[in-house]
Amino acid sequence: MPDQPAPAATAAPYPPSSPAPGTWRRVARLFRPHRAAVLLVLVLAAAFAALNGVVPLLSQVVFDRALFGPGGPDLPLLAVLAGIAAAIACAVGAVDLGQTWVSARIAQRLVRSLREEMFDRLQRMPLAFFTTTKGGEIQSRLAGDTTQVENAIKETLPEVLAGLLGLVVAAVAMVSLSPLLAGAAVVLAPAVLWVSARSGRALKSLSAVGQETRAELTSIAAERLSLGGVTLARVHGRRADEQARFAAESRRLARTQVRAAMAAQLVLSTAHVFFVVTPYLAYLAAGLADDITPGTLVAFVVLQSRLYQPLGQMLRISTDLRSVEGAFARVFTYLDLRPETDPETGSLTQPERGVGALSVREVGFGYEVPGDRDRMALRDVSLDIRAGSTALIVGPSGSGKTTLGHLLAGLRRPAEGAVLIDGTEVRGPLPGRLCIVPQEPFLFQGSVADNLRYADPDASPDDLIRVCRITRIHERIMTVPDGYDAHVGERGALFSGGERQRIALARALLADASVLVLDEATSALDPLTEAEVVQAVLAERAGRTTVMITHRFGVLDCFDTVVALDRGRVVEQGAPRDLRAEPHGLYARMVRAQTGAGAAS
Ligand SMILES: Nc1ncnc2c1ncn2[C@@H]1O[C@H](COP(=O)(O)OP(=O)(O)OP(=O)(O)O)[C@@H](O)[C@H]1O
Repeated sequence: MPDQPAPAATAAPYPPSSPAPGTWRRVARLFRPHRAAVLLVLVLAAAFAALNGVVPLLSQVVFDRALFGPGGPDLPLLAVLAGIAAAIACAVGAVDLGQTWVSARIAQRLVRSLREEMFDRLQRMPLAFFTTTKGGEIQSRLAGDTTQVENAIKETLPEVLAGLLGLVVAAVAMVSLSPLLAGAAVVLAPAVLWVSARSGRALKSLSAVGQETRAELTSIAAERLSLGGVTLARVHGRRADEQARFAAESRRLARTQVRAAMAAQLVLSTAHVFFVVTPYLAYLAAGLADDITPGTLVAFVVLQSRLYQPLGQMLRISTDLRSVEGAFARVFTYLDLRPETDPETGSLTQPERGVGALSVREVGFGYEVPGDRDRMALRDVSLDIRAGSTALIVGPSGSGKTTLGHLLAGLRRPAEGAVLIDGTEVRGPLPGRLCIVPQEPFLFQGSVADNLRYADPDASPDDLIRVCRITRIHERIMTVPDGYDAHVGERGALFSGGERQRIALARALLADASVLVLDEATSALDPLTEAEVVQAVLAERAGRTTVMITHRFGVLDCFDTVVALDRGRVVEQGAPRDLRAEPHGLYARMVRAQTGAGAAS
């Protein structure tokens, strides 16, 4: 069966460590619908910076006039100044709260729509995408990258604005206090900027490696800590290998995180040295000049210490932004995926059902396997299945039966030729008209009834019982404590393989499609039950088209037509009895091999 999660599935190309150019332009476009809110954050950030910048200037008045003024300490003035400082502090708090609220709302709205768009895009991707993409990677992007983007908008956006404005306000205040002291204060700035730029570059690639490793870890955990994965490891005694594989990735992540932490800390440590040394440069400049008052010097040093926060913030942000850019780029690669399902043909509202006549016209199909593009799974396949008839598709393993089933059900599109239903080309899944039941049915977390009603949300309890009786699963469901309300477990693990198949078959019957394709959908049943179930299903569907892909021929006489495939080509087609009469034909040989030499003759 194709499309089952392959253990060795290769990852979809992870965005390279350097995000595509233009990422930030695209990010800016995302903010367009939120222009007004961003403007409000900007206004609040400006208010925040201005208010914060005023407080240090008060210290000049405190020292030069209120404490050491010509007439000695001026207590009323000191009290007024204390009141002003307290009022400013309260205003700063209020502005900060408002800013957090507005930016959190922008972040939530923007990320919500990104997440939903990604989910929608992924739902419409070709099946091939899911065979080659690790499940963990999808989860990592949907959850991890969007969370990073959300935090960036919620925290980094206001920080950038506040930091930039804070720097501007402090710089203006410092220059207005004393251009000489301001000049002395920035002597060491180029060194800090240089270290910051280098660390930022390192952080950018470390962030990409970190995300990639995290996705790999999630993928290993999701696949290997599943029922199937754990059983496989136990059966083959590979628990230690699985542990080693996980530990290797875990170590890689830990190493990357330590290196990222070091790169970020290097910037902060350099900034720390800058902030310790710079006041002394200011004292030196004050010593050289003779017109600097003590109040001016104190106000300047306070302002400078106030710079620590916005400057530190900006340095941290500049490093954060590198990894945020990577997260945005990864989200964008998913948004740029080209979905296959045509929304029109995949629509849930199919106007007419039709009678279910299938026609396959010179169809060719090849899976896009890197390095093996020319190998065709189906070649020049043409066949007709009358409306309301039953057809059996047989053939050796790998002959293309499932591929043909997928084409008939509209899950894949032929590279050449066309598949028609009632004379109209099948260009995608047609719910209500085409339905397929795979060999390994998918039961999702929920009750038996939830799983059944996925095909028909309006089905009554009696409808559920009716279809489950047809597929001979009703009695078994009734033995479970909660009956139809019982939970099926992870991927239906509380039921056996054959039981899962019968529940899936019952679900397909509820869909009441014009064409039903059973892709080895009863392969896990014993031959007697299989014959009973298939006959009951055909009786229920009398008058509607049913195609069954099978390796087993226990029930073949009830089918109108047999199509035999070999290496992607139709090698025989006709009524079962006629094909059996061809002793050298593929079909007759397969029947003989299965039922014993006498049976075919
Ligand atoms: N997702 C896929 N990607 C690449 N090749 C695939 C994929 N699925 C199937 N194939 C290849 O296409 C060919 C036809 O496969 P298909 O599953 O249709 O055969 P089948 O007759 O149903 O086999 P089986 O009876 O073993 O289920 C095989 O050679 C198979 O290896």
